[in-house]
Amino acid sequence: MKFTKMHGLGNDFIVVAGEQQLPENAAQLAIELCNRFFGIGADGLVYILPSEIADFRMRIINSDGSEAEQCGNAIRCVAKYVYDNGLTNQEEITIETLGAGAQRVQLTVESGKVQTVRVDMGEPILSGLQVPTTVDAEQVIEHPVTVDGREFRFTAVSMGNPHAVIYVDDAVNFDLATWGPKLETHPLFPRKINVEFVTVKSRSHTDMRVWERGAGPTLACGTGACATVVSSVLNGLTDRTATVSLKGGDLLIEWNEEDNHVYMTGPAAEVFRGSL
Ligand SMILES: N[C@H](CCC[C@H](N)C(=O)O)C(=O)O
Repeated sequence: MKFTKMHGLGNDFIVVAGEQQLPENAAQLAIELCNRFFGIGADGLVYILPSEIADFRMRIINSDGSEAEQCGNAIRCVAKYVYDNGLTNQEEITIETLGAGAQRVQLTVESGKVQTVRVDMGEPILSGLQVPTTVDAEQVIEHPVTVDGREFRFTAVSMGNPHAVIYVDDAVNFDLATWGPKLETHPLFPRKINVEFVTVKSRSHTDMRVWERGAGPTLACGTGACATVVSSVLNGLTDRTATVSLKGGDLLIEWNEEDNHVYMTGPAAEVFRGSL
């Protein structure tokens, strides 16, 4: 099995191309290969597959074996992979995901390699039951959730995958390990949830640290950055275009007023190639 190790701002993936469909044992493979001691080590296992509605299809399996509907950092890696490896020569392509259908992707190429990628991440889903949460409301904004006696308030946003955005005083030093897993698996979230802890720095800049569903504390989360800006606009805290600073680096997010789509711009990198 040949693979390419890639990352988007340190959110890292094992990328496998050439399969016609997801292998039966993809979940077990993800658990074994993402293990940072006994395997290759990564936040997720990503397959590039044929698509009937787009140029390519991406499926992403978290390191715990669960399949995610969408992954912002991985879709930028897939875009880089297909261009750098000559599977396309177009600088604007479409990639199909479970959670957002065929997504438009624009590549910025320098000396024949993709450096940055701008992805149309589609429209945010705000209805409580569709995120999903158990809250039956058009929008779930600053909704209380209590874990171990501590109350948090979250804003729920789906980008195809579910997110709970929580504002804290100091996201950079927030105790992710203690509170992340308790919120990820709270009964309010029927399919568990990605949790973003956010500190707003200005109307065009936030800090964010993420505890990811099925992967734990990652260095960056593309869909989480999108959810962060959507939530911050809904809460009147930032403008529609903002930079989200993650542990692994910055993403530029725009929630376009005309088409209601969220656009994410950021880097993608190849680290090494290998075979198993
Ligand atoms: N753990 C996420 C999938 C990966 C999302 C994240 N890595 C991104 O860049 O969007 C989930 O289960 O929804």
